[in-house]
Amino acid sequence: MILQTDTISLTLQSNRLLDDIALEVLPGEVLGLIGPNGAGKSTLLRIMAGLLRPETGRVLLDGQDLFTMPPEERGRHLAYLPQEAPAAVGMSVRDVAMLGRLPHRRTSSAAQNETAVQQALEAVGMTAFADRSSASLSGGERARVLLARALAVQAPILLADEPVAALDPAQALTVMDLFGQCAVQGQAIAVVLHDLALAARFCTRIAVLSRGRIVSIGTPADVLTDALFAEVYGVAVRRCGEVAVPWSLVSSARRP
Ligand SMILES: Nc1ncnc2c1ncn2[C@@H]1O[C@H](COP(=O)(O)OP(=O)(O)OP(=O)(O)O)[C@@H](O)[C@H]1O
Repeated sequence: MILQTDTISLTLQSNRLLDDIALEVLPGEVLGLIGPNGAGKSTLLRIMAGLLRPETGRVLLDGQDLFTMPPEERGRHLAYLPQEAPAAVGMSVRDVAMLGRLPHRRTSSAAQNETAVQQALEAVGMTAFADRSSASLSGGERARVLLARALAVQAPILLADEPVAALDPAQALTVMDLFGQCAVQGQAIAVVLHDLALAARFCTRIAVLSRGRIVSIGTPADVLTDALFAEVYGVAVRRCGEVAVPWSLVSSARRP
C-alpha cells in the first residue's frame, strides 16, 4: 500500500503548522522525518494516521481518501505509534499489545490475535514481561510495549513518532533494524527521528521539515549535508567517518 499526502496544509490559532506537504511513503522503504523541535513532524504524522484533519489537501491510501474510510478498516491498514501515551494503569503488557488487535476484532480469530501479540512482544524483546503490569515498566520498556502494540496491528503501513527516543543504543539499533526488516518484507514505514546518525544508517529516504515545510527530501547522503545542518538546525557538525556529530551552534537566530 502507498500512503500519500496531497499538498496538505494546516493552520491552528493563526500558526501555519504545515504548508503544502506532498509526500509519499512506499512499500519497502523506511522514510525518516526529521527537523527541529516544533517543525511539524508529529502534526504531519497524526494527519497521515487519520487522527487529525488537514485544513486543505488530502491523505490517500492507495488512492482512496483516508478520511472517507471506515475507522476499523483504516486501523487495519495503518499502525500509529504516538510520541507519548498515557500510562495504561491496570493493564498487563500483553493487554496493551492486544490493543493493537482492536481493528481486527471482527475479522480475526482469538488465536490469530494471540499469535500476532506474541510475535510483536518477541520482536521487541518483551515476551518475558507479558504478565507484568504495564504501569511498573521503565520508560524504555514502556516504549517497547507501545511499539509492540503498533507491530501487533500487522498493518502494511507503520507510522512511528520518535520510537527510539527513550531507548539505549542497543535497543535503538534493535528497533531500527526491525523497521528495516519490516520494510524488506514490504511494509511502508515513516519514522520521526531526532537521532540523525540512526536516520543516516537505517532510513532509505529522509524528508526534512522546517517551519511546516519540506525543505529537503532524498537519500541520507544527499540530504544530511553540512549546509543542511547549518540552515535547518543552526549547528556546525564534525564528521566522524560517515557520522555527522553536532559540534557547535552557528546561528541561533535562524532556528525556529
Ligand atoms: N493545537 C495547536 N494549536 C496551536 N499550535 C499547535 C497546536 N498543536 C501543535 N502546535 C504547534 O505546532 C508546532 C508543531 O508541533 P509538532 O508537535 O508537530 O512539532 P514536532 O516537529 O513534532 O516537534 P518536536 O520535535 O518538538 O516533537 C509547534 O510549534 C506546536 O507548538
